[in-house]
Amino acid sequence: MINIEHLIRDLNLIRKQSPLIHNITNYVVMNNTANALLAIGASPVMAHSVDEVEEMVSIASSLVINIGTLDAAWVEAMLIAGKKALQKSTPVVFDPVGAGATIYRSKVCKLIIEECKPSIIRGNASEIIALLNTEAQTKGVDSTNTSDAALNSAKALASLTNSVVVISGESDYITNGTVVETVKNGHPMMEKVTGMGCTATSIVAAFAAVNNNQLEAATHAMSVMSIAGEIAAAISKGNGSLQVNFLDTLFNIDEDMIRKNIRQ
Ligand SMILES: Nc1ncnc2c1ncn2[C@@H]1O[C@H](COP(=O)(O)OP(=O)(O)OP(=O)(O)O)[C@@H](O)[C@H]1O
Ligand SMILES: Cc1ncsc1CCO
Ligand SMILES: [Mg+2]
Repeated sequence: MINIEHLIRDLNLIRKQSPLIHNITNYVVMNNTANALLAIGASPVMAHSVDEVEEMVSIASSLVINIGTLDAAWVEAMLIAGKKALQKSTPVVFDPVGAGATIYRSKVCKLIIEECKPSIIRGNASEIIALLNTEAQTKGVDSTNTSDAALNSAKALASLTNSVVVISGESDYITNGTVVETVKNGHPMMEKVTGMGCTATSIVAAFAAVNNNQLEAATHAMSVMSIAGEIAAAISKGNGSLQVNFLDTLFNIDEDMIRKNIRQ
């Protein structure tokens, strides 16, 4: 059950504290993600050089590791930053973009989960299934499974890795292996904006920065994402205007909009 009072409290904390969110993310989504973090009230920084990630993550309130456009140097930086964050008990939110599409991605996912012990893993259904079942093949970065089909994998992955696992999709599921929270808001057009999932991951990191309860934080973030996406989609003619309307909605979202639109 989503606790609306706690959700509003966390949203207000993000706007008050403007936590620094260190993103090691992909070229496709950097700009969108940074703008979404600004819209919600957080402070984004994108940094992936091995020469600075340790220093950067040391001053950040949470770290996003997103493997969307990987190469060897990035992996090295992800591991340095992730291990430093772990050492400092800074939340690490992992986005396994395209897990299962190539052997390289699957290997890197395993390495990051083992070495950096993310507190939250957020992926689409196919990615979450592939993280648990290394035989499962995915098509690329888009899901070919429903979130319902991935729920058992998410629970098992959460228990195995001692993390909170988020599956995004028509319904979002957020689980620590035992409790499952469900977010029912959202709109199918959100799938047609590249990096909406990556944005969700960064918004999760913003909430994780102000709420130590990672299950609650991830649930609040996915609720705000889905409510904003749904409101924005209602006034958008396609994925171009949805991107812009989504940012504007996130910028303006408040208690009234949340209470009026949330579907429990
Ligand atoms: N069919 C749908 N109905 C409602 N909301 C949806 C639907 N599909 C996705 N969403 C919402 O869109 C956002 C992105 O989720 P999605 O599962 O598309 O991520 P993704 O596949 O990782 O995206 P990307 O790789 O492009 O970043 C989430 O907030 C999710 O709730
Ligand atoms: C399309 C795409 N390719 C690599 S990352 C990315 C952004 C959405 O995941
Ligand atoms: Mg994704």
